[in-house]
Amino acid sequence: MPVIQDADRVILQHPKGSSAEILFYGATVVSWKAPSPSGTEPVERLFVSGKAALDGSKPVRGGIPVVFPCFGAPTHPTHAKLPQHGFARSNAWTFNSIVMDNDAGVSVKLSEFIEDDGAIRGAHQTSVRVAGLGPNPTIQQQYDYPFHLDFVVTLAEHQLSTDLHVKNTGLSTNPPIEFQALFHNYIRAPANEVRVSPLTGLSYYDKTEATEEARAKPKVESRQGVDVNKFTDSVYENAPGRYDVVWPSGAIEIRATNLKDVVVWNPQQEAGAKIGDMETGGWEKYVCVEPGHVRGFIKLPAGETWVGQQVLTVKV
Ligand SMILES: O=P(O)(O)OC[C@H]1O[C@H](O)[C@H](O)[C@@H](O)[C@@H]1O
Repeated sequence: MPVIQDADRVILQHPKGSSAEILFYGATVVSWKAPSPSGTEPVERLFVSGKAALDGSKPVRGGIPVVFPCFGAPTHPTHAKLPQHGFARSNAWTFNSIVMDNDAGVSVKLSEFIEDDGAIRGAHQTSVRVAGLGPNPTIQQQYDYPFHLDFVVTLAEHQLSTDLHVKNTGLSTNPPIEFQALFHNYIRAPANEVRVSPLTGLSYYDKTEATEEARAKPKVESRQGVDVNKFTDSVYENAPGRYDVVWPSGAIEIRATNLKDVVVWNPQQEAGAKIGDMETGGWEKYVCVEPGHVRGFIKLPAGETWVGQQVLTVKV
């Protein structure tokens, strides 16, 4: 399966027509095209704003930005100097290697890291590892802790998988590092018709509330299918790790491993019109469904590696 390395991105092309493009900047997946199981031509599954900067001058408004080590404004003392959503989405990563390219299934190398449940199963798949994000002078000015990130993208006919590997590269005498992580998926879908489930009965924090006190008070989700017909910014805690994103003519399933929370976000016009790099009406073309570990922190002892994974599957 062709893996094409361009100046600013790597492109995966599947023999059955699907493809994915990953910018080195932020390791941001900026395109995922896949046919539906009923056999249509491959169509774009992600939303990227027509006004998004793709030149490394700012995080990409769309695709799948990687959020690490803090979600939203920093709240942990070791993150105090970081911008919103951390530094992973706003630094240049380096292309490392093709991890696997085979007809048989999950490679041994990947299966060291991936739990069976989350693994892509399919006839043919290709993985690329976008690696090399470790401390550099710019990051160290904001975050001076020992870490190394690897990002693996795997493409199959109807699926895209992303894995974030976080290693604490410190000595055994160093304390654990503490972080949050999230895949900020902009799923291309008609926002006013889409429903996300199953979230019924979960506690969530409503970031659209006006006061800090109201934002900090959990609500309980009563809807069977959550819509984003109005400005929505909800952080669901201890979510099931499997989500259906469904609209009249399509459906994407998201399965997440080691990512206990999920955020559902759509700014609608109310907040979307204030986002500088959002195209006019862009909020009508996507819903963000973002598996992450964002309530509390992952504590990773020196020498250990944590892996968070998601698998996106085209269902309709
Ligand atoms: O504008 P950004 O920094 O890319 O953040 C975009 C959005 O990300 C998440 O979904 C947050 O829950 C939102 O509060 C935030 O507005």
